Amino acid sequence: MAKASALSAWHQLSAHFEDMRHVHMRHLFAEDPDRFPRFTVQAGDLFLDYSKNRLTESTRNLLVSLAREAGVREKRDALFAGSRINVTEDRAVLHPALRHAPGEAYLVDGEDVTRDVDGELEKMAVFVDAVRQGQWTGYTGKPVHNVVNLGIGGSDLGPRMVCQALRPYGHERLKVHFVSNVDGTHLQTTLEGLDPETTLFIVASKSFTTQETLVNAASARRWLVDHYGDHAAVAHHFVALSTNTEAVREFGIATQNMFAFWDWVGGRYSLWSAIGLSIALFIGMERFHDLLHGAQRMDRHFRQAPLAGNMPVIMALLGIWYTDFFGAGTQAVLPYDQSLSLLPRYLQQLDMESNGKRVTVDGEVVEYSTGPIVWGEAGTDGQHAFYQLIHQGTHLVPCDFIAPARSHHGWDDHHQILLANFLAQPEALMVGRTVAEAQSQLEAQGLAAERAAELALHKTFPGNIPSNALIFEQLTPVTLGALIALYEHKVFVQGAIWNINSFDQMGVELGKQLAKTILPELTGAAPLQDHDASTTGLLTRLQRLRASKRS
Ligand SMILES: O=P(O)(O)OC[C@H]1O[C@H](O)[C@H](O)[C@@H](O)[C@@H]1O
Repeated sequence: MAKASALSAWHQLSAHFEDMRHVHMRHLFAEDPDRFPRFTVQAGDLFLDYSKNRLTESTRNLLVSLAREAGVREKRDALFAGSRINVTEDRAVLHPALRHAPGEAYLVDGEDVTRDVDGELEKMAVFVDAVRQGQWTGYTGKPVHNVVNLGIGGSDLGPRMVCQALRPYGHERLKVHFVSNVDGTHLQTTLEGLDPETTLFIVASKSFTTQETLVNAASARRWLVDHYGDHAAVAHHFVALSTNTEAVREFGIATQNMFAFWDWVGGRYSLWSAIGLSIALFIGMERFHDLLHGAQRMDRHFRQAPLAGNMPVIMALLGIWYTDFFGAGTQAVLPYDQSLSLLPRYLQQLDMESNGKRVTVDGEVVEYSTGPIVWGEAGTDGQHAFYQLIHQGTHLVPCDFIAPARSHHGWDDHHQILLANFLAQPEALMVGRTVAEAQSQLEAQGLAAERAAELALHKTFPGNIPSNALIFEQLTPVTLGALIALYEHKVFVQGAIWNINSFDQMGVELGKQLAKTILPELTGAAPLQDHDASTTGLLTRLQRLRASKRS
């Protein structure tokens, strides 16, 4: 498969970009009364309006040609067929199997994996029901009140984001906590106020070798054993989620307290697997199945809808349009729903760990930009922090605005204000305000013409800033499942077009290796190695500072 920039649609898009770069969306809207229906798409409960993008029918056609030429459909089918598309690790990528429809088969090496998936879901269901009903108890027979998930990256961000998003569905007795950072502050502040006798720890780690998680798990185990004075308590307060049975056993967690998943589930795609245990404990197994069901519906849409009417494909193509042709380096995610405030962080891992790559699957260095920097914040907080830059700064920031029509809380007046802002911001970003408009508004406010002219440029908004708007009725488990799967597939399509492997993460390794070398040097257990002068200087200075504090 060729590099994206070698495809003929890419060249056509480059030429088309010259026609489009100065076209203002104001004019596109003025010219075409059907722009809204023309550039909207429904997938299950989700509705996407992408009309406020710098595109015409011709742009869409060319982008769809790019997807076709890059083999997006074939690559998608290869994913769903269980091919080893994670070529650098020689693995299948089959998270859709985790949310398969009844009777549907997903094959890895000719074996249908859905039987194992269902078996593990059943095991989870028994455990979840027992904990929720208070039958699964701690060492002294007390029901669980607090669940602490110890995991990082894909073993943390998904469950954490979903538990926050679905809080209205949460169990009244159970509180769920997430400790990810190896910084002891995270563990310390989480354990404060928890009763060891009513606390259940979930050690979540696909590899079960991740330093942060194992250190947090060992400290949590010490906290528990110190309380009871009996190591036997561990079996009553610890469960593990992993693919590494041996390491789980070594840690001291019995196999019956381990929930398994498989190497064809990528960490950042794993919330649908046993890694979602904290979600299932919090919202119950039935609702967990609803979450899976929402994702399954998005999978079906992704597999069946034509490219031009395919929500994840469209979002992916628009992203490529801005990243590679307009030179936008970032993508903002702006949920107008406080319960989705962790979505940008979750998507940072999903997108940046998947598509932050510079080498194609064929081993060539790309000469185009790949995955964008993903960032964002829940509305309206972001408006009072960084929207200034999006409106008037020098960077082009494509934005995804996301909002439910109804909230779960009873403060509907708040939600109406929130929605008014959700509508106003994309409108302002798109329409902008010309110098002439700014000047006449200032004059209308009573400013002298001269002063109005001085200020007009400061009050001008270029507009023409692209945004997607995603809306749905209410944030339910089904809707959230679909929303997450939408972004998973978007990221997949972009990786497919850039011809990179979205499913490894080799860029996280070097720093980890160096940290392992540095730790014994820092503690004095090993002599200083040959580092650069800056690292050595900092290390010795930190050692001195630590020693001076102790004395
Ligand atoms: O689940 P684990 O094996 O502990 O891995 C946790 C995380 O580790 C690394 O940071 C990887 O880059 C992530 O993709 C992974 O999710």
